Amino acid sequence: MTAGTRHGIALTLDGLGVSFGGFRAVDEVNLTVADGELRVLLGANGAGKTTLMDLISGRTRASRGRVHLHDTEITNWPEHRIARAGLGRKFQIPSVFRELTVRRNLEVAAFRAPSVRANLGFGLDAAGRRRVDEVLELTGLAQETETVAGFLSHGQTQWLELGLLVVRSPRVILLDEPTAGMTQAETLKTARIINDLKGSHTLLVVEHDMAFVREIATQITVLHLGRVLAEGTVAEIETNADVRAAYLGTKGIG
Ligand SMILES: Nc1ncnc2c1ncn2[C@@H]1O[C@H](COP(=O)(O)OP(=O)(O)OP(=O)(O)O)[C@@H](O)[C@H]1O
Repeated sequence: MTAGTRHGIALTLDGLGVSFGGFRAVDEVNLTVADGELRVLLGANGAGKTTLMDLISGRTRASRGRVHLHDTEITNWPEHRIARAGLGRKFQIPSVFRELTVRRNLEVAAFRAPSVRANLGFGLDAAGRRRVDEVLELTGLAQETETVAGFLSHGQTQWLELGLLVVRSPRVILLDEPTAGMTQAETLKTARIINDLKGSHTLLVVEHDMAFVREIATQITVLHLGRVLAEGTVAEIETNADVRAAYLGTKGIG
């Protein structure tokens, strides 16, 4: 794909792959995610989902293929440079400052200059403060602005973590199992937050919980043995014979 044909596409993977000692963990993956789209990555254990996210975010170097963030090729850039180019990734392990309040956490994340300046007490500009308020609403943490992050519940901590990403307005957000360890109520609330992000943000979400996937997904890409096995809507994927066959012998899809 040339730059001219990439209009409206936020993330493009062309023949992306990596081998570990001859084993192709990710093999010739082609994927395009449109601006404002939410794409779910599904696959059994070992299918290559985490490795694919690692290749996109620069944690692992690709052996083959290319990654574009909009028109910029970011293949094998260092992780921090990819992050600066607008790729945000949320891991399962939170990185919030546990001793700071919810609002302060978001202010520090929103402050684009080195955090030292924020720590010295320089404030955010009006646009930055508005963005923090928006993210507090979006993540349902508006009642917790003065709560010290270390006192938040597991679900609230995960929503704050998501807020820390969103407040920086990344062009593409990667989420790795955002509902891991959550109660059913927390999972539903996470679905609402993610649905609110759709349209204004581009998201690629790895998730196993099919009930959650049904709540959020419009398009699903299924990985199997490092390759794209199928792509389609939730209904198409749930009735796809190849997907059913690939999940045989595992606990099954859904
Ligand atoms: N650094 C590495 N060295 C060797 N093999 C690796 C490495 N990283 C991943 N693999 C292998 O690549 C395959 C894909 O792993 P990956 O973690 O990406 O799968 P996954 O779909 O994320 O699975 P899960 O749902 O269990 O997290 C697995 O067989 C794994 O053992």
